[in-house]
Amino acid sequence: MDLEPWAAYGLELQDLGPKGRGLVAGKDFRCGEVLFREKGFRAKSPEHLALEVLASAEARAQVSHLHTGPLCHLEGETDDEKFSRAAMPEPCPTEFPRKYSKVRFNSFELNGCCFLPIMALFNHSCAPNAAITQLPPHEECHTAMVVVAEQGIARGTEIVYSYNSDCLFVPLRERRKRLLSNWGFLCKCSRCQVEEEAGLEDDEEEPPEMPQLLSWEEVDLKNVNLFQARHEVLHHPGIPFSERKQIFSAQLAAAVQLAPYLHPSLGTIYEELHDLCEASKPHTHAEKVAKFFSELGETGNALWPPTGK
Ligand SMILES: C[S@@+](CC[C@H](N)C(=O)[O-])C[C@H]1O[C@@H](n2cnc3c(N)ncnc32)[C@H](O)[C@@H]1O
Repeated sequence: MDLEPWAAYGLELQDLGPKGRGLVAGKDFRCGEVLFREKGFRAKSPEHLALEVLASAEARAQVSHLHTGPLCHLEGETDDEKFSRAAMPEPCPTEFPRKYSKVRFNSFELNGCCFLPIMALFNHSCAPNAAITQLPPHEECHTAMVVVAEQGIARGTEIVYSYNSDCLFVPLRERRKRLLSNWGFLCKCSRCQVEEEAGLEDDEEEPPEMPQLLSWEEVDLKNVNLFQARHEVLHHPGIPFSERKQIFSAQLAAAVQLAPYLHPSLGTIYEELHDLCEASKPHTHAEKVAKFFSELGETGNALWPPTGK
């Protein structure tokens, strides 16, 4: 087994202090560049996913070097505890909860629960410079990571994506609350740290109600309201314009499957993006994202006045 499979893509694994390890660009990447592709595991629930991953000897070996999430949820009579005791396929019973926890805290939602060993090494950011795109065939857990930062990613910069794009659109305290309860960590990303230092957490109002993204099957015009709600959050004057663009580009990549049901003003561009995605060209898709942003930066947009520019 290749011990450092990320190196082939120009990525370096580094110790990043409070966030643990993370993947850093070993060279410059352009906006729209596909960082790498990976095929992993997908299941309908974290429990099924853990069982599937742990059933494969190769995957078990890949799991062993990953970060172990907080194990507290395995203490006491939680569902996780019951599940881990009932499943227990491992020869060493004490080892199973630990491996289960590793799968659980290194997996993410992308049309189901997904586990990809390299992807599991990227840290989260509320101002991501990359996003994950699903590649066809859609039944397989086959993904690519694409640079969404308009300025690209310079060598030495950490590559980060959002573990939950819904999080990007709520204020600091609420973001941290969600990440803490779903992922078990206090977010130390650059955006959270800047906002913390600026004291934004203290004078935060209640966050606006943020409807959940609907799944592909459930897509309907409710997403227009959802999209508008998100734009209102993005107009928050505390967020610099360049950062808002970056956050939005990650969201755009994540929301591409919902096209063309999003805001009518963006219908045309979303339709184009959707077509490009359908044609399985994530690179072209991301170039379109980049073009969209440079145009947006030049002209502004009724939905997105560049007030903080
Ligand atoms: C999927 S792993 C990412 C790789 C991990 N840093 C490692 O050393 O293996 C997720 C874990 O990384 C840490 N992490 C990721 N993003 C973070 C962030 N923005 N702030 C603080 N910790 C973070 C948390 O401990 C989280 O549970």
